[in-house]
Amino acid sequence: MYVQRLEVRDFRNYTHAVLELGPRIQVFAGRNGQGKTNLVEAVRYLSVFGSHRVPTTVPLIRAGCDQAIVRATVLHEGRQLQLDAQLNRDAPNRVRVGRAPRRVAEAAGQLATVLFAPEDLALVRGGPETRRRMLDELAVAMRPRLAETISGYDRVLRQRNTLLKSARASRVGTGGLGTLDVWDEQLVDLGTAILRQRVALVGSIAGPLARLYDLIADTDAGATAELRTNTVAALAGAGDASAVRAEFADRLREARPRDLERGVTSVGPHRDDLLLAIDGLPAREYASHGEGWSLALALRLAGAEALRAVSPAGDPVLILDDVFAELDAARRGRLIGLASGYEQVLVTAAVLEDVPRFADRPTAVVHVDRGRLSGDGVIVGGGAEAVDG
Ligand SMILES: Nc1ncnc2c1ncn2[C@@H]1O[C@H](COP(=O)(O)OP(=O)(O)OP(=O)(O)O)[C@@H](O)[C@H]1O
Repeated sequence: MYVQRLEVRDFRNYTHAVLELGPRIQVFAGRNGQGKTNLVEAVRYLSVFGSHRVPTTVPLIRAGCDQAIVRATVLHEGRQLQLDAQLNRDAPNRVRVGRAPRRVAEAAGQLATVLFAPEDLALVRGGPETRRRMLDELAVAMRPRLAETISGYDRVLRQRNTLLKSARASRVGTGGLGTLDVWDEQLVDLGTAILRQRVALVGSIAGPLARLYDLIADTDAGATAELRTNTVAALAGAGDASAVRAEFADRLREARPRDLERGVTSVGPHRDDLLLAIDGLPAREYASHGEGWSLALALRLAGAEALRAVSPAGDPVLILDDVFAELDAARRGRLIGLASGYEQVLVTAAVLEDVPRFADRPTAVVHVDRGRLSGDGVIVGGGAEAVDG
């Protein structure tokens, strides 16, 4: 699939811009702080209805405006799909697919994207929640219905923790905690589904991760990814849902006195981590900057491979934000070679020459200068003077 047309209005530093894009390598080039990432952020927004840079959508609305619009026409196997988002400063955001209003959970994933950005170094260096979020986003992209399971688990977990805290405060005895049994049952059901999905997902990305890391870093160091959980003792038996459920329930029951004492749930997939290692050494503590960068990139690309293997939406749009400046010439060449296998690749770069031309695929260039666009496929180039026109 690929984005055929992108339109933004009052989005970040754009007043109004319209671009025709194609099944090709599409480079957005310009000096720092001009609006390159803002454009790929708009594309990504229509995929997950969130930003990879900020937790809320207000910063996406152009300063001084009350509303931003992001629209795209996506082409998938010859069929056009219209995606339309209205971001409101003081009202709920709205999403339409075609002409029909949709809930975010229904619209997410219609446009499949995989984005790699500088922030992704946190996948290697950051805390376990960053890696859990990566796994969850990928799982939802592969199976959109999982979004409900994950949000259901988070809700039950919050409610269980609230109950544990209030029980601790009022010193309610374990016997007076009948509702805790209800939450535990739901937590076990939803958590079992999440854990099993993660086991399968990590199984499917581990091989590509090792291969892609070696390729990008030009090494045979061997990068590994392994799921660590306290929900069950051994992941080998995760194929058997009822066994996982039973063991998770046992562990939760055993942990109850401790959970009551501390006011938090200590067992479950919300404590999972994805252990990344290079040559057997935990990457979080041992990897150099360059190694960490290559590993994070390999992890995203492994996710893209897993997604393209199962996704009914076909090839995800690959977005590489500010990647090439970090790599030496040989790594740049290998990355563009890998990326060029995707139907559409969106690349941002401060220095155009950092992005090697790949002979087998057409490359289009849009120049970005203070929220104004020029170059291949630009229909409306934006800029402050265009806003009232
Ligand atoms: N809501 C907003 N309203 C107006 N301007 C904004 C808004 N959000 C961001 N900007 C402006 O957008 C610019 C940054 O754009 P962007 O992050 O796309 O930069 P970039 O071209 O990718 O730069 P770099 O190469 O440094 O990553 C900044 O000048 C910032 O002030």
